[in-house]
Amino acid sequence: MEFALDKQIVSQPDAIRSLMEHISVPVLDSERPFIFSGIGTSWHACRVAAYWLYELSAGRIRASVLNSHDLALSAPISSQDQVIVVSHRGTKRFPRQALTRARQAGALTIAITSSDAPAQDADHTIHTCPGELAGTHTVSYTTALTALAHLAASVTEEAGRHFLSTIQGVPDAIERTLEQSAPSTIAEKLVSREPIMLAGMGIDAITAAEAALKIKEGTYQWAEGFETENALHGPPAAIRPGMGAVVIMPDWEDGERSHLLLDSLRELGAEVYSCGTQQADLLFSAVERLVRPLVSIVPLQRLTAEIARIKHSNPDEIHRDIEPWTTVMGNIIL
Ligand SMILES: O=P(O)(O)OC[C@H]1O[C@](O)(CO)[C@@H](O)[C@@H]1O
Repeated sequence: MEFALDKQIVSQPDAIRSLMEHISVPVLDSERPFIFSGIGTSWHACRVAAYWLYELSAGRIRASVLNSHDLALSAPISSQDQVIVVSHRGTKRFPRQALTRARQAGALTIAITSSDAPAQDADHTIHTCPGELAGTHTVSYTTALTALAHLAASVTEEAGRHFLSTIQGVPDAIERTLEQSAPSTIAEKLVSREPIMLAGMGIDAITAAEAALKIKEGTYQWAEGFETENALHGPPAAIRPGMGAVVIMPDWEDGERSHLLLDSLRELGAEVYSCGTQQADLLFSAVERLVRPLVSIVPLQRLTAEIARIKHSNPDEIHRDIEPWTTVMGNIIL
């Protein structure tokens, strides 16, 4: 069975190319505070953006990342703030209320949303890609990251210019990653495993969290994203046979912590796979470290689709087509 999710995954290189051809971003002020806000996948994109700003400015720009519920209802906002709200659909109430509240506070507001979204209550709107066909979001994530990369580059001078030039190589890197065969054998092994731990070091921790959300939405199996070092402190107490795990391996020196986690998971009986740029079970194309979130997520998106195919779950509907989820999820006003 082919899912809309499959089409959206392979659409990513062209969607990013097309966005980069026409994108124009407002001029932001590196001296004023930044607040990034979103929910779920969009919140993960916000976390990446804050990470980029911190590193590209050598620690000078420290951005807040708030979920949209907090920003809509209670978090402090000042007229000095530059508030960037990411919401693919652009219809959810808290991202929308967050923009309105930020505008009322006199902050500069930027919405990052799909080209099919309704008008946003923001000073500037950046459109990423057409509305996703699948409930398990993929291309909206990587195009939102592309837009955020342009914003981050605009306030980080030489480091930002170099970063942006490396972002240009992302569509090709994703295409090379998609040339790998679909991870159906690993999917066979993980389909009956629960929970599934996803772990990544540094910026890859955000990819681990995003991949865990994909797996929950697309396969209905419980998955949890961890930062690798944190995965070593306490969680081994709960590792046991029956669990699955994927560890994203860094290309940089990590004091052997990722291998230690892999080995510990194996010794405690979990079904473990590595994801990385070389000698890994799930491969993605090597890119500079800060660019990895746009590429390292791709084999994990595909893993979700392959598990779903074996399991006959529906990543396009994220369980909303079957009771009691239809009713219960329908009652959750987003
Ligand atoms: O970007 P949006 O449209 O605000 O949605 C964010 C999140 O909401 C969900 O669609 C769940 O409703 C997640 O899949 C997604 O990550």
